Amino acid sequence: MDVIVRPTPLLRGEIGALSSKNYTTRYLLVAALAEGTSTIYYPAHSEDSDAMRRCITDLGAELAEDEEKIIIKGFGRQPRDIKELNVGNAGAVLRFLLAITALCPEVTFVNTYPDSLGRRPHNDLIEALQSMGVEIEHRDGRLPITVRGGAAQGGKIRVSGAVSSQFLSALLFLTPLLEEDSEIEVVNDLKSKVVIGQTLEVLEQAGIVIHASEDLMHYKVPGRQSYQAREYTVQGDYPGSAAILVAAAVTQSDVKVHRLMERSKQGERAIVDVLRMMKVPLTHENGIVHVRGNGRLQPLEFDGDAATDAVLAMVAAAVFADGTSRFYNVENLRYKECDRITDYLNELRKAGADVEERQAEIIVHGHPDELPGGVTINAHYDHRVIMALTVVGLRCKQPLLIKDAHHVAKSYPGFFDDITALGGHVEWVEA
Ligand SMILES: O=C(O)C1=C[C@@H](OP(=O)(O)O)[C@@H](O)[C@H](O)C1
Ligand SMILES: C=C(OP(=O)(O)O)C(=O)O
Repeated sequence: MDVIVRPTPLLRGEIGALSSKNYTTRYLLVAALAEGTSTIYYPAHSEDSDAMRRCITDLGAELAEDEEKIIIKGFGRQPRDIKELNVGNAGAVLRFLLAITALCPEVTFVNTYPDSLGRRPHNDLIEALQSMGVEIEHRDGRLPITVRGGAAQGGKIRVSGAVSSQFLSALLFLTPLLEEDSEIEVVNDLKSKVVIGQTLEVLEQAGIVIHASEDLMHYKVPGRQSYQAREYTVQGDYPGSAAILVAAAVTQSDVKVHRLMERSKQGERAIVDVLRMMKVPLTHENGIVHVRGNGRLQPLEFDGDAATDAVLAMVAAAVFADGTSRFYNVENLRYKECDRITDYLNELRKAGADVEERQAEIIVHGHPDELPGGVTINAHYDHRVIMALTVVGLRCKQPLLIKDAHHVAKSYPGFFDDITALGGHVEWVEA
């Protein structure tokens, strides 16, 4: 399905934020790894969170769900002997489960998105798991991947965090279950470091003890631990909400987004500070972000690694700022659903934006005028490209046609409903 985005000068109304993708995938996983019955309130519903539901069910967890909660009877340290798993296009789900299936005899992860997840590299995690005695068959670090586990051992483990934090998170979920104690050393670099804070928070809630160094580069993980069955509540999602907040910032607006905790560990919480720095009128109180946009924005410089999943939305805001903005330290955007630097900037240029790329930087020469628009946008299988281009389309002279916009459902299936509820002119059309 495609979407037509038409010029929309005004947005007004209130919505509840979608539930956090990152917390939902983590709570589903730790609930599956516990031996008792856990309850997760307000889990996200999206392709990625459904992929985790499907895979933990295949691995032996029992799930019962109603409108507000999901009840999960876990499989503990003994997942079912399953031959195949399909994670869809979900990177974090794949990486976490590559580690957890080290507890299984033999599992093949199939390649259902050859042009998106199928292109993403997992070598750094594969090498770490191999060093732990896990046999892995792969195609140059990419899907399809077969994990022959059963003999995984703790001890001293080194993992590179230069491409993704998900490799480290994956090892942090696995190592507490091993017989031996483990020491994990992160080498090269650690990108998206703030996300590790979410992993550690969830592990602690699940009763797991991990000793992390202050710089998050060294970990001592006692072995023979058990995940505890617990009750969890999923908070609102900043990365998805960032697109809504930016839509409000680039239009004349009066928009409230509820359920966005001020003290969240989500790095993308920075969207609120970034919009403030861009001089967008807003308040953030009692979990409600209230934007009263006037369409005027100031440019800024920002370290995008602190808020990786909100950078595309921030760039969309910068397109309409009065001057040049720079988003630096963002190289790992190239290893996401698409190359979120080259591919994304190409689509922005089609709409009329003036943008430049460096290997690890996005430079935006912003102009307050509307962009010409009137072009067809390639979504590159990327929900965040779709959301960001929708925001840009609201402030184009002519409509944007976003091809294959249904991929927005990877994280935010209700995105276009929420934009419509706020008065945005968007319309689904058959491809
Ligand atoms: O651990 C996670 O749940 C995620 C980590 C981040 O990836 P990287 O660490 O690869 O940047 C983020 O972009 C992704 O959406 C979710
Ligand atoms: C990159 C993302 O997800 P993942 O890495 O889990 O596919 C995302 O949600 O923007």
